[in-house]
Amino acid sequence: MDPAGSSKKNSYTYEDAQGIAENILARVKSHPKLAIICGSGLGKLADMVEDKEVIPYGDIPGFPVSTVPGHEGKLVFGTLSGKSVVLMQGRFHCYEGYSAQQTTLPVRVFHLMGIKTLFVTNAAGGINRGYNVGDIMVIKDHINLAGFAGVNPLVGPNDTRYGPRFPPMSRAYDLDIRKLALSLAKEMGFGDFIREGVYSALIGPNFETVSECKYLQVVGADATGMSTVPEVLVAKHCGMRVFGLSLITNIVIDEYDAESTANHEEVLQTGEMRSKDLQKLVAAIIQKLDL
Ligand SMILES: O=P(O)(O)O[C@H]1O[C@H](CO)[C@@H](O)[C@H]1O
Ligand code: HPA
Repeated sequence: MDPAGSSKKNSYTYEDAQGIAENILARVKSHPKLAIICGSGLGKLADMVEDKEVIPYGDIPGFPVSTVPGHEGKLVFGTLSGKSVVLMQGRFHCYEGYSAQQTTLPVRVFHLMGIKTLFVTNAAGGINRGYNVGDIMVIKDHINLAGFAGVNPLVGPNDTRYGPRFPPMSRAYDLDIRKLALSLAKEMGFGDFIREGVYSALIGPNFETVSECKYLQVVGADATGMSTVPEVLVAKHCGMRVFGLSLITNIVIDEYDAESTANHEEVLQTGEMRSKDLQKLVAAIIQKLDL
């Protein structure tokens, strides 16, 4: 099945994204400056939102639709910790058949809606041998392994209304928000399971082989997933402030003879198990943020 209901789309004009942004803004009262993308099983972040206004992706002309369990496929507008926000309850992944440009279209739409700060969250496998299931990792940097294979949403003609042809990607994850998150997590008693580390992204949909996990350990990744990086590239390209959290939902298998295997059910269960802590942490960070 073709998820988007049309052939894979590899580019959108500025005006395409502007049209979608205007369509969305015309339907809601709030005009937030902060957007949050919810990872697999992390849609419950929207439970904290008050005065909700909800738009299913299917009701937004030109917007992709969610096809993965644990990704509901809705935009949720409202108030969180007294601030106006919009949450994506469900993101898009290249393994669903979407191009990198399709998976990141919402980020450009957010930019054109006036969003200045983007929070990305994801479920990820623990690569770092010191990590445990249920750890929350503040993302300090990423390794774009899909980019090494040519998958990058910024490939193609560059529209300078968004940003430069060659955007820098050092300091992609805002240092002040990272420090704030780590100190709040410790204050909240999360010291035993808060981490800071490097997220790596492959395309999926298969989980990694044992040798791939060993490779990721060697190249300096602490966690791995199948998302987030394209969104961050596009957000940084258009000048957004970015903050990211990975929930370590499983520990990757790095022994050739291990009997256990990774699976999406475990990913969703861990999301459920930690959802309240994640909600509290996100709410506390937003409360302290200048938006
Ligand atoms: O990155 P998110 O969307 O949180 O989801 C992660 O969980 C799924 C695998 O269980 C993959 O989609 C992986 O990327
Ligand atoms: N690998 C890749 N993506 C993931 C994993 C994993 O182990 N867990 C959750 N998303």
